[in-house]
Amino acid sequence: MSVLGKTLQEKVNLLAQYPQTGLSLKQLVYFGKNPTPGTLFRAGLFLRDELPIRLARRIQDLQNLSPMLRSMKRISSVKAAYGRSMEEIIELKGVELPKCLPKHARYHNAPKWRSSLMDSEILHNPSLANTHLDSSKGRYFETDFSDQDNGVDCNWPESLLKFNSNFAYLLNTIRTRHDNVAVEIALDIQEYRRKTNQIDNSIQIFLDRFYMSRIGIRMLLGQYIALVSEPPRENYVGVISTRANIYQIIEGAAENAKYICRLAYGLFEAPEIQIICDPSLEMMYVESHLNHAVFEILKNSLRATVEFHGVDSDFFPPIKVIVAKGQEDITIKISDEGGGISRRNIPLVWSYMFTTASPTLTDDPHDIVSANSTTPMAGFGFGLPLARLYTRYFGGDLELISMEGYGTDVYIHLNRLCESAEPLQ
Ligand SMILES: Nc1ncnc2c1ncn2[C@@H]1O[C@H](COP(=O)(O)OP(=O)(O)OP(=O)(O)O)[C@@H](O)[C@H]1O
Repeated sequence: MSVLGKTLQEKVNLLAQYPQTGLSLKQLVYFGKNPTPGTLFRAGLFLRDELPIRLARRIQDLQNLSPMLRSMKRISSVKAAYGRSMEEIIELKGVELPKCLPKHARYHNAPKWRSSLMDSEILHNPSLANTHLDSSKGRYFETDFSDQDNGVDCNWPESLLKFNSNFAYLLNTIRTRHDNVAVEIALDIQEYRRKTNQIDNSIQIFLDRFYMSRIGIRMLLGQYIALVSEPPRENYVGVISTRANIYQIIEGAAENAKYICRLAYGLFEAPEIQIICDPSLEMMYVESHLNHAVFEILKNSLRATVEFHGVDSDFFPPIKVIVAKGQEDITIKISDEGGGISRRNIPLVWSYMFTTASPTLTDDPHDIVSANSTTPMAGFGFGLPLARLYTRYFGGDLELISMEGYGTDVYIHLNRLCESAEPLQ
């Protein structure tokens, strides 16, 4: 029996058939630059249409897991939480845009699934919805939202302002509800592996898709909540920094990674991390995403360096971080002399759950930090695959090249053009 109940399950089946609309960093920034209440309202309408589709797809993914996995306790509760959030968003009523706006700015191309939900025939037989599917991607997120209200002297009605704040409140509740989802899924997958001694490729694919989608959902929630509820900050559009300083982000991540390394090995000094980067280099980015990726990789490099040369060593070769700015990419190369990885293990480093961390370095899973922050989980073998998702989310990538017996080079590519849409599946 589904944990969702029949009606909600029917809604999931219907919504999961609709295409998701991926946004680019550029679109998110452009639209959020000088948001009027009307702009935020239209963004709210977009999210009210888009988020249920994304949640429904993830619910279906959870339901398509093997019988043993999908009936596990935490996975079932994640499914129920996604269902509840989907339903709450669907049920939120919209309001009319005020007449003071020009006609084109009042236009909202409501998704077909809304009318389909009213149509009980389609609800009970979602295959009929195919005739309603939008044929194009990028349905109705117009990048010129912010221009639509230009020069409009509008008295924004109370109902519209209320919609914005109510929706931000609801999204905040949903974000909090889903804080521990990444950890919950990881714990059940870990338990599954303990019981069955296997993690096949379909689970790796599921985790990649699930976590990538989660990064996207949380990005959209965070951006809307910040724009509606938080005071504007200089050089930020919502949670996106328009002038993210690459040197400072690396420096911050390096300090944190060294701190953890000192604690883990009881060292007075962690290996040195040299940063070769133009201190004025800036780009548009979400700082926490980059911080997460750099921290994870530095943590690995520090561990490899200390373990390869021995905790009691008098000298650790420094880890070098070199940053280059190209036409399309900013690339960060992190090189260590920590003994590298065997060729046999190279493909495994991208697998969730692959770790050579000794149990003493592995935190008790129940102590894992809240997934609300982007601080990674320790000793789960999630570090590299998750860091790669964060870099790919905005069109970048992560590569690793190793020389066994010497060391490892990791390349983080950040896309300066910021035009790639979220890679959603
Ligand atoms: N720079 C490196 N040098 C040597 N081995 C590495 C390096 N980076 C990663 N590895 C190997 O890849 C494995 C997986 O790394 P990953 O970051 O995904 O997980 P982890 O560090 O073991 O655990 P977690 O990141 O979840 O705390 C590591 O356990 C280690 O064996």
